[in-house]
Amino acid sequence: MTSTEEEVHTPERNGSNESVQVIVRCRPLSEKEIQAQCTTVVKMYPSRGVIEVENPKARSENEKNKIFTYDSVYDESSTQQNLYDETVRPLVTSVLEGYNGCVFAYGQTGTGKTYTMEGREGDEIGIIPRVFDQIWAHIARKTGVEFLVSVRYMEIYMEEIRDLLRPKSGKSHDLRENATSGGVTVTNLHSSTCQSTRDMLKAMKAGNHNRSTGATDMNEHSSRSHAIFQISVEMAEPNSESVRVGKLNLVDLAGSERQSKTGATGDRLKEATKINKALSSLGNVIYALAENSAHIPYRDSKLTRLLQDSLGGNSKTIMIANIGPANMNYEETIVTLRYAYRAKSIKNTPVKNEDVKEGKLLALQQEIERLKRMIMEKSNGQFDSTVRDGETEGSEMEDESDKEEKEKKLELGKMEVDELAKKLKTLEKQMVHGGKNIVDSVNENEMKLEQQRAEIAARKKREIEMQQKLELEEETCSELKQVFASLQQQVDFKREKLKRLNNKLQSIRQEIKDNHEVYVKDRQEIEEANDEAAF
Ligand SMILES: Nc1ncnc2c1ncn2[C@@H]1O[C@H](COP(=O)(O)OP(=O)(O)OP(=O)(O)O)[C@@H](O)[C@H]1O
Repeated sequence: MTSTEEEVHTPERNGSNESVQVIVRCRPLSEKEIQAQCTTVVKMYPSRGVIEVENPKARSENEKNKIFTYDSVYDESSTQQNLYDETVRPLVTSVLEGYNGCVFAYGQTGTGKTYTMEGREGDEIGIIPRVFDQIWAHIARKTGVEFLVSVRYMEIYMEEIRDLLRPKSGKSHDLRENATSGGVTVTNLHSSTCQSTRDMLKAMKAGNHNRSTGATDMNEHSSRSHAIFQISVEMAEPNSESVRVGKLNLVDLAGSERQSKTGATGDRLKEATKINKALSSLGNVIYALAENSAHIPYRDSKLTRLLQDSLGGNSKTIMIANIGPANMNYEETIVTLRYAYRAKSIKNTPVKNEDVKEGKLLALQQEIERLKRMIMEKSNGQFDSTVRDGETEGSEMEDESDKEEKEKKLELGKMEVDELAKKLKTLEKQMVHGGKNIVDSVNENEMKLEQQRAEIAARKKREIEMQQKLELEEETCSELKQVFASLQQQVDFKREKLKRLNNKLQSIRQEIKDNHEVYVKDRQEIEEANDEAAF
């Protein structure tokens, strides 16, 4: 089924504020890095959500270690299953209640964004295929609810939007703002209706096949575009007057890269320039939101316009910052961690999309009812006329041409009914009845297992939060807990505290200096790349 534009209208915006959830994942050292005898500079403390990065070129104690805290962190031994259960599963549960959701992977090229979002075969499948499983497991259990599930897949390549499900459609894809919902939609994107995990996987694989990738010095299969996989789940009881709509954006961004490291020239360089430009717009949006600026520069790139609702809007959002552990990538790792740290303070206002009156599912339900009524009426009409025909059969008055006329009519009526029944079947196939009609049904044990995983994940999250709170309180309470035996002791304590604060101040000053240097270097690189690309 193709639709040109689809919009979700939010009846009112009175949701509560919710921070963007930020998690960091570090991949293992790559073969190349091992061969180059790189060392690991990243230390992770998953139970506290803390990352410590050691500066390999530190000139002083102040410059040595940088410490960052996030909602959760995943080290090289983390599994795809744990990451999904602990972070994405609860978000998809919300989407299935009618919220908008977004998961986006951000980071330097070759740090594992595609691995995290798509993954490999078997146990290593990534977030996107796991979302499919969760959605269909949910539908399989929801008796008495009708669903319409559809997907779209697009990429932003060189600032152009491409439809990954219909790459040769020849249609142009523009961005349109929706005044009611505040969201941004893309015109002429193909929407594929799905009835199972298999259908969704098929769409994902077909889209991946069409995605722009290429080899760079940093990654053999580098994504050269920002890819957005959109899932829409409409749900309603039969014959209802409104639907609930959950929408999920799964985003695999192209990696930020330094020309000096990727060895990009020609087309690769042009791509890199556009990629870096869009990512720098994303950074500016994150910065402006974190600073509570009056103006948020969403309009600077297609990427930021498309992510407008996910950052500072009506969505529950998870940012996954991917990093590598090697000393040679220290600077890029710090840049990613700083972006991610800023994103933590972005506040969204998610509102449930319920009582939506314009869903595709509603139109479908109404059309199905209309066809059923028409079939019934036509069948009854035929039946009546056959009975009447039977009554008059044999009558002397009946002439042969009348009989033929009636048979013709009957035949035509039957054809009409068949045609309508065929249409009905096609429409009914698009809709899925919860609790039945499903090929991939989930058994009782799997359900329990899933519930246990969700409980463990929630417990772990609570533990990290408590640990972080405890550390903060310990710091502030240590002074209060001190009992001073003498004035000298008090002076010593205050001197010690002053020293600590002074160290902190120095380290913040250093951080500001580093930030400025990185900014100047980034600008310089972008300008150089721009000049070269233009040349
Ligand atoms: N957590 C991980 N465990 C094992 N291997 C990983 C992990 N993360 C990434 N890799 C491997 O590292 C390589 C680069 O990963 P990937 O292609 O996902 O990076 P990327 O961030 O998407 O890069 P780009 O921005 O260039 O597209 C791949 O071979 C991938 O399989």
